[in-house]
Amino acid sequence: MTIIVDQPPFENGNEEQIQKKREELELVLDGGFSIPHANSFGHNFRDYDVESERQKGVEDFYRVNHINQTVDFVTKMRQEYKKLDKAEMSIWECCELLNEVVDESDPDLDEPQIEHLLQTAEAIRKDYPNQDWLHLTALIHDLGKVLLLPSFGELPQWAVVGDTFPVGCAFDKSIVHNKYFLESPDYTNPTYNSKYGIYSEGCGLDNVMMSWGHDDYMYLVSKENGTTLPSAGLFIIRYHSFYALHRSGAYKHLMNEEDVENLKWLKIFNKYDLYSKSKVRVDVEKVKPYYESLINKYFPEKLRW
Ligand SMILES: O[C@H]1[C@H](O)[C@@H](O)[C@H](O)[C@@H](O)[C@H]1O
Ligand SMILES: [Fe+2]
Ligand SMILES: [Fe+2]
Repeated sequence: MTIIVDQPPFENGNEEQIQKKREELELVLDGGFSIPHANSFGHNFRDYDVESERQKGVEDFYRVNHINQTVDFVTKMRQEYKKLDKAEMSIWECCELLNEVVDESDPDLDEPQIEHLLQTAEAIRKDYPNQDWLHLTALIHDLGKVLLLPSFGELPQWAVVGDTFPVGCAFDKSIVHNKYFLESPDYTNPTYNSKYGIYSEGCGLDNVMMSWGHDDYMYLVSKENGTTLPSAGLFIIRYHSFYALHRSGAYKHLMNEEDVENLKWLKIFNKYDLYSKSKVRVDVEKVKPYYESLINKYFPEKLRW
């Protein structure tokens, strides 16, 4: 099997990077999932510096995202969406709605989102056959992207997709296209721009406000509708776009013990979220009965959105 390394290769990395790379490879190989050579555009995955038309769009996306995702904005969004008064529907109905949605922040994928959900879920199911909660988590992790649709408020892309990060404390350098934070009003606000900002050491990610988007929304919907998914599943849903944490190891000072445990599962999940993106279609009708059975196990029939 050929493995493409999208981070510094072994020889050039320092001890820490080498160790990290080893762990990553072990995780992938353990499960038997083979990493594709390149994304659908023939580039390395998550290469935000490659020269291409798509990348220009992605960079522009992050400029607007970083300027507008402020403490004020997140507070307003949380208030609005906790009403859960936008729709009533089942999980599967929501999967079907995602047929319409294309994510402009994603340098690796321009397929409809339902393909991505099923590709991720099927890949993780193959390698972790006994963790049914993980299969369902994969299926639903991006459902929050319905926020882009008219009946869910038709939020702009910058308020729905892309990597997420904490607001209310200093923005970490590892966040993609971080130079655009210089234009954020929170960047110069002394209450928000120190290492801890409005938080304290080990306060737990649960108490941290993340930039608003599909992750936090789907977490809210799952929780408020009484899902029985384990806490690792909810953690994956809520922080799967938080690459500064799960890829770069930033913001660890805000985590508590439960976060540390859950992060292990998030790191496993991330390989499948990222590397299962391909042009190979999943036969929806064939796998639907299996996922319907998981939905019945972990969710009520209709949810408030
Ligand atoms: O679903 C999204 C997405 O496709 C993005 O491009 C990425 O930045 C996020 O981290 C992810 O959760
Ligand atoms: Fe996502
Ligand atoms: Fe995803």
